[in-house]
Amino acid sequence: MTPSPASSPTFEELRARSAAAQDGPAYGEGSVIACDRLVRIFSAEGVEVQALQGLDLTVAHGELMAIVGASGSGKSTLLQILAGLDVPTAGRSVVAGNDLLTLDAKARLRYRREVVGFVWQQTARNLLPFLTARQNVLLPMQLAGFRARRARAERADSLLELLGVAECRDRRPAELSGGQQQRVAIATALANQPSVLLADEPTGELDSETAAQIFEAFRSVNSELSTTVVIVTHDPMVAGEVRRTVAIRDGRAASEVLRRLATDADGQESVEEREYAMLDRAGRVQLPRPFLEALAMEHRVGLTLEPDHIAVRPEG
Ligand SMILES: Nc1ncnc2c1ncn2[C@@H]1O[C@H](COP(=O)(O)OP(=O)(O)OP(=O)(O)O)[C@@H](O)[C@H]1O
Repeated sequence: MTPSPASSPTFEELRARSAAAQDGPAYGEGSVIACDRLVRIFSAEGVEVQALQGLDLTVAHGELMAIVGASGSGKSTLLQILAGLDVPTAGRSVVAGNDLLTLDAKARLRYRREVVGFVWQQTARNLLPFLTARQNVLLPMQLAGFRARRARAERADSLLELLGVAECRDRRPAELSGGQQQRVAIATALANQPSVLLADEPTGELDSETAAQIFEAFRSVNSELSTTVVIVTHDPMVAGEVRRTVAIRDGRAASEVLRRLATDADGQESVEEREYAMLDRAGRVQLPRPFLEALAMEHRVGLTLEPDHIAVRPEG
């Protein structure tokens, strides 16, 4: 790395900045989800697959966000870990104060019942077919030992109401449309008031109109109940539905799009969108492929530290 001659900071200044940074809050402090250099390696028939390769991610309380990425990039692996169904090979993930690496079997069961709720793509995986919609929502509360019968019933009814499926309460899943099943599934996932709601391709089996209704349902859950919602999806429609989208590439968080509502001088509102590359805890940045190709960069690049930015140049 070459410090730029004219304006580079002195080593003293850099040392002071680094010391100041270390006095700041610890990584993930104040977040409901903090993944720190997560690694997950699968071994199948003697071949190792690195599904997660040092993934960093923080999610704030009350966020509604999406995780996108090509098939095989590691999205489902991440969600399985956050759901407490899989354990990382290395790294740390903490969800609502629970360190997922150190939970014993009993604590893991409680975590899955009370701290996280999940909605899967396959509607059959979300609901028990022989129970009505209302019985499905009641079941997690019964399993968690929530004894007050009337409070249980009231909660089930208010969740079905919030999700717009109150009229379906006495029907079994087979008597519901795909969209209604997913809304009952969301109500079921919320039964024990989880801190985080995780959804893996929740609109994967739905047409676009029904998918829009499901995204709307996640939005109302997020705003009415302040539940943090993380949605893994391939659905391009998600871009218009959430404020933050994190893209995973090769098992790492590669880039992130943030959207905010902006008002111009005439009072016209529009959504402003900005894409950021992610800088991970090890200092790695994944440069977008089109940028690399445009400047024919490969193998080796030159770095220059400037007072307010770092320049990356092709180096022969
Ligand atoms: N149980 C497993 N055993 C072996 N390899 C696995 C296992 N689970 C996932 N993988 C591999 O890990 C990588 C990441 O898979 P993952 O399912 O997390 O990707 P994804 O981004 O969710 O893909 P998709 O969008 O297709 O669901 C893939 O190469 C996959 O083949």
